Amino acid sequence: MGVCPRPLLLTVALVVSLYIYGKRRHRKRSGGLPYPPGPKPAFLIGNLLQIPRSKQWITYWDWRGTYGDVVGFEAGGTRVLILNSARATVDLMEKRGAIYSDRNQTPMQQEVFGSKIELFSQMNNTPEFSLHRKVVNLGFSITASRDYRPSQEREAHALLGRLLDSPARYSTHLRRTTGAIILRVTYGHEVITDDDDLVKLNEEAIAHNIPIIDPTNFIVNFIPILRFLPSWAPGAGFKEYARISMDYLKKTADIPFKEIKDKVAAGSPPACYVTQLLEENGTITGQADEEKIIKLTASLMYGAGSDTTLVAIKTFLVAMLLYPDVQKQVQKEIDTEIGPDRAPTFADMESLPYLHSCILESLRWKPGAPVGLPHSLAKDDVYEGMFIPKDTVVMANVWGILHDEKMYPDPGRFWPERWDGRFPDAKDPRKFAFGFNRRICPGRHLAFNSFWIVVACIMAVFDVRKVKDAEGREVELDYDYEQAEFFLPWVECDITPRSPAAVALIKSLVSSAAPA
Ligand code: HEM
Repeated sequence: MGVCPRPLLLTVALVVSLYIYGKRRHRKRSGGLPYPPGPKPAFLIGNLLQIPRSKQWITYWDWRGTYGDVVGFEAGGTRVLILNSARATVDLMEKRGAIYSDRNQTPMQQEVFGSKIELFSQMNNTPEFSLHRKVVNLGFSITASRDYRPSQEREAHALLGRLLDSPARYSTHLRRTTGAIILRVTYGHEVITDDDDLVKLNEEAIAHNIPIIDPTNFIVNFIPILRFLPSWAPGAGFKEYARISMDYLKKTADIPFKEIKDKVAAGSPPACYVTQLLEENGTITGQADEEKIIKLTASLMYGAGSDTTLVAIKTFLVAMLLYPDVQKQVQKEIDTEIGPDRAPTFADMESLPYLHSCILESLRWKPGAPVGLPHSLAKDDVYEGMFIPKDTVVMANVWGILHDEKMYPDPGRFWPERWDGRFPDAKDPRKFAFGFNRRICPGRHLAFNSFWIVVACIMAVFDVRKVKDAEGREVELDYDYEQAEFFLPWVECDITPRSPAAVALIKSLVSSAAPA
């Protein structure tokens, strides 16, 4: 056995002293109050090894049994708080929203967004953030979102035509529809083919930028000091990745904005988010650079709103496959209220309560953001005798809350009838599925409308069934939907027109939905 080398001894001594110093400092700051309970951290690495790599919401929900509604742990030096009940979530995220609405930046995100963050989705809850949100909240308010309904109807009708022509490509068709709605509503841009340049650019940008969200993905997130390496140095590959990300962010902001500004200059601008806001330019925030705010806010919408809306629609369709009786009930309601001669429009919303229940149930059964988007705490806080330090990353276990048996009996079952008033304590899932307080999803009204019109139109004219094997037996879906990942897999499904009258209706809708 050799003697322990001196540098190693010194390093160990330093680490232990820092650890003890950290503990003492904590005691002083917290006034002796404990952190929220959670799994026991290991020396130095905290709870890194206990954090699941997938379906975290299920593990967090299981931890509730041991640690309670508010669970704390430590990951790579960052304290994380999981809110496992509606009560704790409302208490902190909503009632104390003023301090629970910052965003945490990983070192890789800092590398991409730089020291001057211009995209409000990444900003802390600063006065500048409030200005951006003011613009967005106006552009996507419940009233403004009503003005976008004709665009959504046209896109939904065009979708029916594509589903009739090539039902097996339904995933491509739906993806195009949710993207096309956002681009039409935001920039007045019409998507006419499957290989639209703006869609391609945005999809490439999403594919490139998604890994940046995951804090466990880049070496710099584990060794932040690497940020100071020059970009040519070995191990600095993340810098080139970040540069490409920045390039995508710039292009997705500049290109469509120029397109719509050119239309404005030509005197024929379509009504959309950008043009409506440009008409009020300067009066919304009183800032000289309001046009820049409009441009930057617009650039976020495709990335934030396209896949999320797609997940909601897909969840509904999967539910229709798994629960054919529910599908029949939806169609019966549409047939009775609307009849076979026309497609649903937003004017029918009030008269289709069962469809409304199915939409609520989809958002509850499989929320598209199962742990929401992480918030960060702006200053030290105390909740029910527990100390929560500044910069703690706070996440609501949305999936868990929406599967809480006390509010939603038999939570794994897709059961629209639960919304007919029989469970008065069941909270509307929109209260949780779209986030909280100052950061609540600004596109939620638009998203709900897109979701509604697309599924209402599909159900009016198509049957959606499981595919059959050579013997004519329905092929069971081989997937655990209750424990699903964020993105449900695309399953094969059989989409067929409900009748010859339905085919005729689709054809007539498609001719009137042709690009203007
Ligand atoms: C069913 C569809 C959608 C769901 C489930 C959804 C859900 C969410 C959630 C959970 C958040 C995080 C809120 C928080 O941090 O507390 C969020 C943020 C956001 N959403 Fe949505 N969203 C949807 C559709 C849309 C659409 C259609 C748009 C735009 C047209 C949009 C734009 C945004 C933006 C820009 C943010 C960032 C807000 C901020 O950081 O202040 N979303 N959304």
